[in-house]
Amino acid sequence: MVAGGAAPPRRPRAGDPDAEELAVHESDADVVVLGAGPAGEVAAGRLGEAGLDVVLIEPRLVGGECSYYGCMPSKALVRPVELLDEVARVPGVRELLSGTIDPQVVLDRRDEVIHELDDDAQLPWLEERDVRLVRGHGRLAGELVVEVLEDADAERPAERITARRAVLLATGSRPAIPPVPGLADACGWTNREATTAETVPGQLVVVGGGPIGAELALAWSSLGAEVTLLEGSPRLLVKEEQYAGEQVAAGLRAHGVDVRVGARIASASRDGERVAVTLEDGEVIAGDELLVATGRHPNSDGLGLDSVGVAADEHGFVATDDALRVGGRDWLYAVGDLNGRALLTHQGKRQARVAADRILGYATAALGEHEPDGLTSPRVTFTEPQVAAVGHTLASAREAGIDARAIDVASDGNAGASFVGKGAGGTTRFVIDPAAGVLVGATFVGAGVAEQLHAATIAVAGRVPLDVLDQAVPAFPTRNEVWLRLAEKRPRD
Ligand SMILES: Cc1cc2nc3c(=O)[nH]c(=O)nc-3n(C[C@H](O)[C@H](O)[C@H](O)COP(=O)(O)OP(=O)(O)OC[C@H]3O[C@@H](n4cnc5c(N)ncnc54)[C@H](O)[C@@H]3O)c2cc1C
Ligand SMILES: NC(=O)c1ccc[n+]([C@@H]2O[C@H](COP(=O)([O-])OP(=O)(O)OC[C@H]3O[C@@H](n4cnc5c(N)ncnc54)[C@H](O)[C@@H]3O)[C@@H](O)[C@H]2O)c1
Repeated sequence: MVAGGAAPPRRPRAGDPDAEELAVHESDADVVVLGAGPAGEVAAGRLGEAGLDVVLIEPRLVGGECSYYGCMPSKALVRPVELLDEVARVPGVRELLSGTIDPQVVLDRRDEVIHELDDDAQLPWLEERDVRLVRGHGRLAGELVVEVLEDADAERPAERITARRAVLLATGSRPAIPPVPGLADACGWTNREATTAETVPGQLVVVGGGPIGAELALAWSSLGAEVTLLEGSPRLLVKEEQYAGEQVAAGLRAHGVDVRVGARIASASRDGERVAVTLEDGEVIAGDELLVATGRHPNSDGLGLDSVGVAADEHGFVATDDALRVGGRDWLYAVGDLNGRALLTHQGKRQARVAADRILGYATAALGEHEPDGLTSPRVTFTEPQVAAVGHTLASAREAGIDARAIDVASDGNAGASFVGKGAGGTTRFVIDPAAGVLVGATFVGAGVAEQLHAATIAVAGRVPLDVLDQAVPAFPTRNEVWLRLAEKRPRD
């Protein structure tokens, strides 16, 4: 790695009253980035590629939550069951199926995907961009000053870095455990353990029916665990269209998961090898392991925000403007999960590109006025069926004051879809703003619909007039023919 601008440490001399202070290694850089998850890595890489002298601080693994405990292992775990389902729907190959998924082979493949929790493979990418990696916990210590500590609890910093241009915060998030009596102690698995476990529990209790809970319930059930999924709200995936959560619940049940919605938990306990969750109605659900997947908490504590006069919001997120600046300061940026706009890798990376461009001097770089962001970001839940959505749901469009209309079609009701397997099911909803003549949202529920999302993202982000969308004819016989129903059913002047 290239040291890029680091000054040699000043050595304390005998009898020097400030000896301890002088032992701190002083250095400087153009930009200091805190956190080497996907957002921080992308920002550091872009800035380094542009010739800036960049320091990237990371206490754990370069690649962050996504590479080792999030997106990548969870997708490695659900891909076999997704493929198995598709093969089972297609005559001619389904006859080849015998036996069940081999959990050890799936777990071995997962280990390959997460590089056995070793980030060596990520380092050349940084080295090629002359980014200096410093292992440790970073915190602000005044304007443009960052201290690096061996760990968050260390008494004094090992290094103090002065940034000439900017500091970019990308410290991500960690699991949030709700204050339910006994839950924190009983919880053996958060996403960290649920994505890296080496054995399949006999009975797994999952609390939380958002994307993490739903995906991992499917994954572990497909590997042989008897899974109970407890969601406090009346449906799974509460941020999506109502029907999406219902269709995912039906899909999970078909895969053997005991899905309970409206299941509010009162307490939890662990007794040796067994866990128990008591619901508010008194029912006790017991298991061999307990996964808590009830949302995320931003890593904003211990970041030294007060040293520069800014504060996190009441949930701990570090708010930004559309240029990703914190508190209107031109030198301080927050990207990725930390700012709470959208807890999604691709959105964090987009923010990182915008913030990097700002730092590089592109004065107009900012998220776009109509850019899908926050709850309208493009998003996919990788269950069976999958839920791929962008922009508004019908409800959120109406809440936003749009006199929106929904056009619902069967996701498997076209020739292209029939080859993926008859009876794959699922509903696609297009949400249109008839007054503006544009698509403001789309939700695809069905087998393998993830790859269909980007066309909708382009239509929504580009506010492509519906008249023009009519001219974008999907090829026959592909599953994108679902777009023809929008052309056929939408109102015309
Ligand atoms: C099980 C699971 C599945 C997911 N699946 C998907 C998916 O399919 N698609 C998707 O888009 N998103 C998915 N996500 C969300 C995605 O993982 C996050 O949105 C993404 O990792 C956020 O990136 P980030 O760089 O902001 O933060 P993180 O990935 O959290 O990285 C932040 C980094 O900062 C470091 N750090 C923390 N404090 C400090 C400090 N003080 N100084 C220096 N460094 C620090 C951390 O060690 C960490 O490495 C999933 C998440 C989970 C948990
Ligand atoms: N495929 C993907 O893109 C993907 C996958 C996983 C995670 N993520 C990201 O990570 C974020 C966090 O995911 P998540 O699933 O942890 O959070 P979430 O906030 O989306 O869902 C958490 C769920 O837990 C429920 N819950 C909370 N407290 C409860 C309690 N005491 N009892 C029962 N249920 C309770 C909530 O009602 C909610 O439905 C997501 O919002 C998403 O942005 C994305």
